[in-house]
Amino acid sequence: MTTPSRPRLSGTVRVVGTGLLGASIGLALSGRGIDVVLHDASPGQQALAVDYGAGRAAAAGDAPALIIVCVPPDVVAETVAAELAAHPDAVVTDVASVKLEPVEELRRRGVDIVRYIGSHPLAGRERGGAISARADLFRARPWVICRDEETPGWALALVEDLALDLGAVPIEMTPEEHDRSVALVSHLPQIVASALASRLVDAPDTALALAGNGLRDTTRIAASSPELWVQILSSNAAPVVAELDALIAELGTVADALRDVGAAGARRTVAEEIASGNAGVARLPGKHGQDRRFEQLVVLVDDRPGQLGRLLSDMGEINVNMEDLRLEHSPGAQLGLAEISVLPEALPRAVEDLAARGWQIASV
Ligand SMILES: NC(=O)C1=CN([C@@H]2O[C@H](COP(=O)(O)OP(=O)(O)OC[C@H]3O[C@@H](n4cnc5c(N)ncnc54)[C@H](O)[C@@H]3O)[C@@H](O)[C@H]2O)C=CC1
Ligand SMILES: O=C(O)C(=O)Cc1ccc(O)cc1
Repeated sequence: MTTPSRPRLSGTVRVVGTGLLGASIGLALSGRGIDVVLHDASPGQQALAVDYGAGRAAAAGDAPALIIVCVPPDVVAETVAAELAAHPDAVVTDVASVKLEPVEELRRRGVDIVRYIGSHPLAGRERGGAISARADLFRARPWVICRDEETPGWALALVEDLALDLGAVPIEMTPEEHDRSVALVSHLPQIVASALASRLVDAPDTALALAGNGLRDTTRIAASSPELWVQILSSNAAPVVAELDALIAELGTVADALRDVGAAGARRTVAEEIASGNAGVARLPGKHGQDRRFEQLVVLVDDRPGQLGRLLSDMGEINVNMEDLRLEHSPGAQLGLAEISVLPEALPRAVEDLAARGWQIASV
């Protein structure tokens, strides 16, 4: 067994707001032996996070070196201001999904922000609350840190240490650059998933019964909280509108082409849209943050006890590393589909060796 390295942070860390983000941070830091104190405006949420092992209840006399504000976006600035005032020696960071509005609000209020450093882990889940918290939520995820010209190096180092202790990858950006980036990679996907999923509300059951992974992949985050997202989107309205307008124009071009699909150039327009999507998705960083994509093979798995275990053990025996595994199983069907991701160079061998062991490969 490997011994985990010593944490970079030391002393007491205070977490304010003990929902999904706060409790996940608390769980991970407590798990590394750091003294975490928890505070939430809701005594019930705070007690729940303590019960889950995210830390101990905050008490008078705590002297935190670092405070992490994990409250909803519309109360971030006032909470940061209160924490800076109550703990004059502490560095205060926050994890809100939007970075420009809180810092502008703090400046408007005349708060000295030399000890405040905004940050944002690009990691989350569609369900909030301590009950959904996970200690490994931040592992290998980007953690944006927005320093100011005034930010002292030692204060910046504390927030970087926080990200590193949680297994995240710190990335420095300005608040403006952050907000423009997340408008594209986080906020637009949320609206698209919600809009797409809302098309399902009145769909006939017979149509929904045919739904497969394509629809599930593109609608997972449609289960997110409306209360949280209305705050996020309103706080980043201008960059989000720019992305939405570009998307609407692109959708309009495809709809126009399909409206008159016999017209010269119409099929080319549609093909170019799909090809452009191929180029875009190929640019997404893969596992470990590298620009590397995996190949997928789909294996038919009999709906009998032990079959999946046998497939996993066969993968081990043919010595092919499984980079990802997804299962699709239609209720009532006698077969499941196991979609296995492998490195491109391992694909031919995986297909050949699994077939030789009697597995049916549905598609490659
Ligand atoms: N949900 C997600 O996937 C992600 C959320 N974030 C950001 O993290 C922050 C927290 O989000 P979640 O943990 O998902 O929300 P959550 O709803 O799970 O937790 C928020 C907690 O803050 C508490 N709270 C509200 N007002 C407070 C106040 N004035 N003082 C102290 N506690 C207060 C609530 O009682 C609740 O327990 C938000 O700013 C969000 O933008 C960042 C990355 C991912
Ligand atoms: O569930 C996912 O894939 C997410 O991307 C969640 C998420 C929600 C809000 C953020 O500010 C960051 C990440």
